[in-house]
Amino acid sequence: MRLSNLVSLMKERNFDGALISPGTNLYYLTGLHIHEAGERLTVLVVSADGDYRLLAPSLYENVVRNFPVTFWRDGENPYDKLAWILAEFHLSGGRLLIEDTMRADWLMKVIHLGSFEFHPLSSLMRELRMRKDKHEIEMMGHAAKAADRVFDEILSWDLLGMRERELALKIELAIRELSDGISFEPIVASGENAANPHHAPGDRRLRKGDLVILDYGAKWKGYCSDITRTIALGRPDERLVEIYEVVKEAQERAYRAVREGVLAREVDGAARETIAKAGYGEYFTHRTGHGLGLDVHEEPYIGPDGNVALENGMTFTIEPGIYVPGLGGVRIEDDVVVHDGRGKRLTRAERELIRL
Ligand SMILES: CSCC[C@H](N)C(=O)N1CCC[C@H]1C(=O)O
Repeated sequence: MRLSNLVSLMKERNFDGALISPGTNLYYLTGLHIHEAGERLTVLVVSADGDYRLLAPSLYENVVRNFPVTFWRDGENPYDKLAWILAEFHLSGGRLLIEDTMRADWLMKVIHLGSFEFHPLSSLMRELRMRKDKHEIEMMGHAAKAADRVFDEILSWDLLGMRERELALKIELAIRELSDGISFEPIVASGENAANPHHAPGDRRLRKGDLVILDYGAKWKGYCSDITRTIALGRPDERLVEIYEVVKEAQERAYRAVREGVLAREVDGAARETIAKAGYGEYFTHRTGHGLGLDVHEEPYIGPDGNVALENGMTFTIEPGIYVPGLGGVRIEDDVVVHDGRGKRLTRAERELIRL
């Protein structure tokens, strides 16, 4: 069904074929779990006539079943086999969609298999994947619940004196116990490190007076959650408490701005305006959110340039933040789905400032 939707869209937009290497698009279209093909050429060939065939290393002989496939063995030249499939599908030239993340060494060889005009596959896949169906939203709900439960667990741990990297590892283990795995490496940013939105957890020990940003996510059947909470240890600086309230208000206003038909940039604007009015505009250094699904970052992006009109079934994060160099930072993030014309939170962990 999903493959035939792609084929219909390809025909509508005058594309002749598509070459899809392993990743979330391949999984979305086929349900096949081929995550890490490494250096071995693996590619799904789709023609606008509706033909499709996977070319895969023989390592996958016991994995790929009931799907048209050509296997190649180590020692063979997989590009010869790819050329045969392209010839069989009458794809010697024309407009070809290419997986955006295809390895450059593969692409450099594919270029010589015909006289193609290449286009990014994402230009079509974004339209197919942006609106989630009921099943996908259910999976995302499970992933979000796992993230909420991990937050409750974190609150029961003795955090004082723990290193950021130890806490990140504990969070990862807790996620793995409750789900299919992590959707990205957890961020634990304490004290002044919290001024870096993508801080890599290090050796700093958590101490009294810290605000600590915890940003992590779980996966369920391929679908991601992504949550951020900022907690206080002891009595933080009053400026940080004020910043916390501003971010909480910005997150709530952006959430309330979510409506069917509203542009993504209007949701971003609601958060940005709240933060700017409080005098912290220059310290909100990133977009308000991003689409969430099989990828942790996907369309629709909720930023100042977000021109996607929101529709029921779209899922994304709302995660404004304020980051003051030398002082610290705050970020609060929830996963949201547009449901019955308005926003509905999938993550529901406590948003009031928790002081441990
Ligand atoms: C995939 S790592 C970052 C996860 C995080 N929740 C996130 O998406 N962001 C943190 C700062 C802004 C935002 C981003 O757009 O990267």
